[in-house]
Amino acid sequence: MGEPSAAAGRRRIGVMGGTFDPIHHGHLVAASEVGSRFGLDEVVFVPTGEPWQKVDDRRVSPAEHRYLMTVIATASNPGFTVSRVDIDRGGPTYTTDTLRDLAVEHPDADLYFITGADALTAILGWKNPDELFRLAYFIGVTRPGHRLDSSGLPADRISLLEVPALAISSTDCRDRVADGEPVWYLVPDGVVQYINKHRLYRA
Ligand SMILES: Nc1ncnc2c1ncn2[C@@H]1O[C@H](COP(=O)(O)OP(=O)(O)OP(=O)(O)O)[C@@H](O)[C@H]1O
Ligand SMILES: O=C(O)c1ccc[n+]([C@@H]2O[C@H](COP(=O)([O-])O)[C@@H](O)[C@H]2O)c1
Repeated sequence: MGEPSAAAGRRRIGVMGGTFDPIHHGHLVAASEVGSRFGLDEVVFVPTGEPWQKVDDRRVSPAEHRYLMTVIATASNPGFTVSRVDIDRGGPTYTTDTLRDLAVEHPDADLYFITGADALTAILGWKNPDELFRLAYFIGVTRPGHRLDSSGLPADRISLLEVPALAISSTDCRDRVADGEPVWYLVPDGVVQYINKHRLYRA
């Protein structure tokens, strides 16, 4: 796997895209670990507008709820920010568009796209995979139960990183809420309260 070389004078910005329905501590730990390991100046969380590979399977919560939960979850960390680019663009979310928009907003930065290793193996099925690897360096973080497999991917544009194993998924959080089980400590406290206030994920 290639390690990215530091370009003098350029900022390093991590990009953590996700549906975040809801955001949970697995996302936050992954962003924090990558930020520390790769010396990132900032990690931008980018909630999807329409996650086109998920909408057929289930009803995704409205983007504004997912955006606000992401803001609540990241608010206390000065190194974390949230971008609305994918929500405000409208239509299906493609990461090529995300990275192009962020490159325009941050012309002085190199972009590092952070993704679960499971998603990384599926990237060849995303829109314009060749362009993706020109626009950003990709970091795949391990998730419990998912094997690391980077075959077919450009070795000089990706790294794989083991992060502390957190067996949390948004699916599990939604199922727990629907079953009346607690999600305290799986998601940040403010997100628990937001879910309750807006009665999200009730059966
Ligand atoms: N526990 C975790 N540890 C590390 N990465 C994670 C974890 N959960 C999700 N990710 C990664 O975070 C990104 C955004 O994930 P997403 O918002 O789809 O959450 P999810 O938990 O995978 O959701 P769902 O269960 O609804 O599919 C993806 O790249 C995903 O692989
Ligand atoms: O660009 C694509 O075609 C594409 C297809 C599937 C997922 N993605 C991106 O991958 C990130 C994680 O997506 P998801 O669906 O696992 O929440 C998020 O930023 C998505 O926009 C991107």
